[in-house]
Amino acid sequence: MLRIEKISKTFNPNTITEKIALSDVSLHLAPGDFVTVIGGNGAGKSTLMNCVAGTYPVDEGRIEIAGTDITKWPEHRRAKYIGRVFQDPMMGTAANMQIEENLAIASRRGKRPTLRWSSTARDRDRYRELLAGLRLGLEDRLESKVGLLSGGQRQALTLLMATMAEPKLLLLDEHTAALDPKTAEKVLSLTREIVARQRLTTLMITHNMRDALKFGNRLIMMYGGKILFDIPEEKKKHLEVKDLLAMFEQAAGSELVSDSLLLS
Ligand SMILES: Nc1ncnc2c1ncn2[C@@H]1O[C@H](COP(=O)(O)OP(=O)(O)OP(=O)(O)O)[C@@H](O)[C@H]1O
Repeated sequence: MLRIEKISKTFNPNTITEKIALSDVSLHLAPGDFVTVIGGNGAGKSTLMNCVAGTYPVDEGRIEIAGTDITKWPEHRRAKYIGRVFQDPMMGTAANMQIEENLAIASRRGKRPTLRWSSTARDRDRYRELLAGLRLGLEDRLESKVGLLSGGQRQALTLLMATMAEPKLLLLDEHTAALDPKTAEKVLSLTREIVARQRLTTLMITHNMRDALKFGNRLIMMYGGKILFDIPEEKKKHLEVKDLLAMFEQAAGSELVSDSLLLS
């Protein structure tokens, strides 16, 4: 479903602030793969997602989604294939618009523009049903402004909006990191449900190693702009955080293990 072939990305090339963010990275995701991505600060995780989403062009390499070469496509064109949720609950939804209006916009993503903007009774029934699935009581608040929702409710809504047009690829960039632990757990289990129900191919960045092991069927670890490990389901199932740390320490040296964020 996603084929990343030998991509590289250097920021500010040939200057004193030059930074190689991705170096010759290849990654293939089969349909329905749910891959968790871990790595310390500056490892290249967000750059990988940004290159896939088209936020930044790659310097070299090729990116395919569902067999289509999208390497040269601008971000807005890729949006019909990709759903994305960011860390900041303020992103991804329009605060001044109602829940219903936000859902109407999301349901039209990737479709031809239409003159009809108002939702039909049938649309509203569908929105209520989808919102009920979040189990946050939002199904009775279609007309509430999104800005009134809590961070967790807003992230759950963003997740719903990112997935309602059934994207070929779902990108989750630390989407629960700004939430309190209980809310984060709730949004993560919703994530698992939605991904499983729609069999979505998913990349999820997390700084939490327990979550990286608990969710998804594959785990990749990035370091210095490269993929250090790609752990398949069978192996991942039997790993604990201490095993991951030992593997990373062996491959990358103790510098990595002292990275406090990786240990969170
Ligand atoms: N727009 C940019 N301009 C310049 N340098 C950048 C830019 N984006 C990322 N970088 C640099 O590229 C490297 C990789 O950054 P990236 O954000 O991909 O890391 P990360 O693994 O997501 O880290 P974190 O966990 O801290 O978010 C870092 O050294 C970062 O400073």
